[in-house]
Amino acid sequence: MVLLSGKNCTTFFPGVPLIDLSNPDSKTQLVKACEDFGFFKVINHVIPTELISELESEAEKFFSLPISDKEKAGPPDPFGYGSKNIGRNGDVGWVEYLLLTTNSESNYQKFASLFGEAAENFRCIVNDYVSAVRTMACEILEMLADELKIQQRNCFSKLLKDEQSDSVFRLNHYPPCPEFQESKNLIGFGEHTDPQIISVLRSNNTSGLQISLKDGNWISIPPDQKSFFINVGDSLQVMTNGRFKSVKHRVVANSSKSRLSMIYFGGPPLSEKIAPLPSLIKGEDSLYKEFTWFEYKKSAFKSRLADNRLGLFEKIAAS
Ligand SMILES: C=C1C[C@]23C[C@@]1(O)CC[C@H]2[C@@]12CC[C@H](O)[C@@](C)(C(=O)O1)[C@H]2[C@@H]3C(=O)O
Ligand SMILES: O=C(O)CCC(=O)C(=O)O
Ligand SMILES: [Fe+2]
Repeated sequence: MVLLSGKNCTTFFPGVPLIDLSNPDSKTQLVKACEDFGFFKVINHVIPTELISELESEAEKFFSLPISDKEKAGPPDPFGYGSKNIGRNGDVGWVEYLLLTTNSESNYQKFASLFGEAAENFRCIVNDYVSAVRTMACEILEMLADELKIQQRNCFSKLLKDEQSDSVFRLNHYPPCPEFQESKNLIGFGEHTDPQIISVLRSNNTSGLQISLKDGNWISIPPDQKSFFINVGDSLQVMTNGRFKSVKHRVVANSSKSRLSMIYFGGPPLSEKIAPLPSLIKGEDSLYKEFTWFEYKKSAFKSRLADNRLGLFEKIAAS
């Protein structure tokens, strides 16, 4: 079992930026949250509560199936059921999960081959949930573009709306950890940044999510099942030339209750060129070399969770 290293903490952080999506004046706070934390909590969203509960109950049903049934849906290569092993390079965590593409046609085929017709309801709910959450992510990205005074307000959101968008949906289940001891922090999902543009996370009321602050301290995020948590991903950090921070986060299996999370990772089409937007460079140097999302993804999937994936794409400053 992997133990966490570094400075740990168990008290909840009260300073998570709170964005009220019903308030048009929240754009300034949104930009500040992306600069200061790369992370914020969204309230007053319009995602129907029933849709969230339906998905949660379908996910609970799936994860409570016998292991032999769940394994029929694996390995997660690239989509399907996985347990303990995360990615292909030796990372492990106290977690089981279902990874899916957000392309509804491929999802249809995946669900049909994995679960047969019995899972038709699950598939429909996943598709409805993903499309609702994508709409919210696009709204947030457009508010950010407005506040950054970018002429094309859809410069980020169009990448998620594109039919070829390479986005992912993930359901994570962290079972109660029998080896849990107050003095030890056992790892549920190791520290990492998300490679995509933006991630939209919702969990049940079980704690575990932590983010790393600029000073390297880890803070625990109080769970809130009615709200959404948003992460800036590596690609948005690059497009804003480092102005927005891709947040380092992890999940600690520190509870006697199980944690269930659902995350939409909004990514661009594979062929999309990712580079700092000219209007955001403003006479400064571009901090990153241009790359396609395909190139970044290929390199990211060869890395370990905690690796600094963007390092390879940083421009070396001239001395
Ligand atoms: C160890 C890994 C798992 C991951 C692919 C990677 O090689 C590095 C990035 C990891 C991550 C983190 C965010 C998402 O959960 C994820 C699906 C993604 O796109 O990048 C995972 C990858 C995974 O679990 O396969
Ligand atoms: O399960 C969670 O709460 C977060 C997991 C996560 O960061 C991820 O899947 O990339
Ligand atoms: Fe993540």
